[in-house]
Amino acid sequence: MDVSRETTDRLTRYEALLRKWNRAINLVSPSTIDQIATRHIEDSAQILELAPPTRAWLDLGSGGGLPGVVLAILRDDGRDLTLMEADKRKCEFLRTVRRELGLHYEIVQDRIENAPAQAADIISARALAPLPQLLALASRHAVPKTQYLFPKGQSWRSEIEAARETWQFDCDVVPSRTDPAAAILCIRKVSPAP
Ligand SMILES: C[S@@+](CC[C@H](N)C(=O)[O-])C[C@H]1O[C@@H](n2cnc3c(N)ncnc32)[C@H](O)[C@@H]1O
Repeated sequence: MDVSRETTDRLTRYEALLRKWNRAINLVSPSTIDQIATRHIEDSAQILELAPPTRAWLDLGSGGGLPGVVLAILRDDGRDLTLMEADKRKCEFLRTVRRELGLHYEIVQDRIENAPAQAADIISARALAPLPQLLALASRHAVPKTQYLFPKGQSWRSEIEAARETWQFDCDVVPSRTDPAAAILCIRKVSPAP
């Protein structure tokens, strides 16, 4: 990644915090802990360039901050970024990272189904739910112009197919740079299927 020294430093410190806290809380799968930089941080970073230059960004099911914290580090100011996560200990981690790295983001510690509607311009979610359920969860925080950015694994084709049974939407599929079988789904104009 071509980024400033300060950004590189923050990414390194974030990686160190992830490793430290992962001993106590399951933030990333232990089998991938040795590939945090590529498997998690680069994978999260690549969605930033797909985002339109709008302000209110909501990351659902942020867990250990993927992609939410990576976005906060890479965006100029990280403001108007909200991380929604139900798990209390993961939210404690997200608060610790925010404080220690001097980042700016809101944390909503609540279930997506219960949290106040966010009316977000962009909604991202990584490894949260299959696409049909994901659209159902996300839609209550959306407005008509919302752009959804969902990094997906190798099941992305069947997930789109399944989602079309209950939803209609426009979808651009962008190949992942970190995994040849994976893709980022850029979705717009979501409404229930007729
Ligand atoms: C598999 S983890 C993925 C975390 C992170 N996005 C990543 O890529 O590493 C899914 C996260 O979503 C959270 N989550 C699942 N269902 C949720 C819900 N209904 N509301 C809020 N958070 C939820 C879980 O607590 C967990 O941290």
